[in-house]
Amino acid sequence: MSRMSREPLCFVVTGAQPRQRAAPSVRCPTPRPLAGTDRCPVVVGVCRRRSGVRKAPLVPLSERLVLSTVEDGVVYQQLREKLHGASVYLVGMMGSGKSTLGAYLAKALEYAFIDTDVIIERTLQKSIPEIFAQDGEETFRDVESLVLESLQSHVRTVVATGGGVVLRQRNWGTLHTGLVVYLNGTPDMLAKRVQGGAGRPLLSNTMHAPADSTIPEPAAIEALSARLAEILSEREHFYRQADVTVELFPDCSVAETSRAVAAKLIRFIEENPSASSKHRRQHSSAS
Ligand SMILES: Nc1ncnc2c1ncn2[C@@H]1O[C@H](COP(=O)(O)OP(=O)(O)O)[C@@H](O)[C@H]1O
Ligand SMILES: O=C(O)C1=C[C@@H](OP(=O)(O)O)[C@@H](O)[C@H](O)C1
Repeated sequence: MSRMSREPLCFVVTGAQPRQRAAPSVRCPTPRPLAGTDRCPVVVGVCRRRSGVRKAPLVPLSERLVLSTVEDGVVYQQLREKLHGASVYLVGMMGSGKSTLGAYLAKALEYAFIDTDVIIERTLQKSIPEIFAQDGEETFRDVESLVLESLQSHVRTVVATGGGVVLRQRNWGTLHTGLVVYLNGTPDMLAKRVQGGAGRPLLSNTMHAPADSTIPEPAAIEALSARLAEILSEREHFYRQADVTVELFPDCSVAETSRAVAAKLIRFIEENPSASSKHRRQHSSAS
């Protein structure tokens, strides 16, 4: 990402109060049309001039966040500075994009990326369906908790967790050593993304199209959606313990969703200044 070559410009997330600091002597780039679609999060860029703050045109908002390729690098740089090394934990249902988005976000932030499911598979030398079938879900959850605990000492890491990590209160001890982001998608959207449920044992009893060509795809998606809705209803109140929630839209790209996550995190840290320093307190009290 060639963010260092970007023209400097100040940037705040919609809804956050502009920070009162001396306006830097930067030249605001010519406003460009904001990218994105009606459904995708849009972020508002704010150019500061010596004379004050000038909002980039447009921006229907409320929960809509900024989006503009010009600001992209600046958003991630700003978030990186605000995080002070704190890790970011992604939680959400199967198919919400934790692994895909996590890898993208980590790269943009120049953070390490860890997928707990991958560590579990490497540790036990088995695939997740094999672990569920041979050892049972409880064993999987035990190993998941241990893997998660081992990440407490990590800094500057984006962690993609498994969808069920929120179920054990003990796991929240680790999750809250960093910033927790809930990726919230509808069961219908998730159903289209989980590739028939393959590799996800909790969906394996649900009929799925790729394995059974006699089942029309809409019926398969409907069945998966119903199962995902059932699981979500048991978990939603746990997911809501996250620091921020990012709504997912089917027609938003990974890059757009990642930007929305970054923008929400910036706003959260601005509103909760101690949020990103909690991991430093933990580390200093441990040493
Ligand atoms: N923002 C997105 N836009 C489009 N497809 C996505 C997006 N995020 C994830 N996907 C797709 O959805 C599927 C599930 O994503 P994944 O990262 O495996 O979810 P999780 O790790 O939460 O189970 C993948 O095929 C991925 O390419
Ligand atoms: O929701 C769950 O309980 C699970 C989600 C999976 O991870 P993804 O959320 O990455 O699919 C995996 O950890 C396991 O199949 C259990």
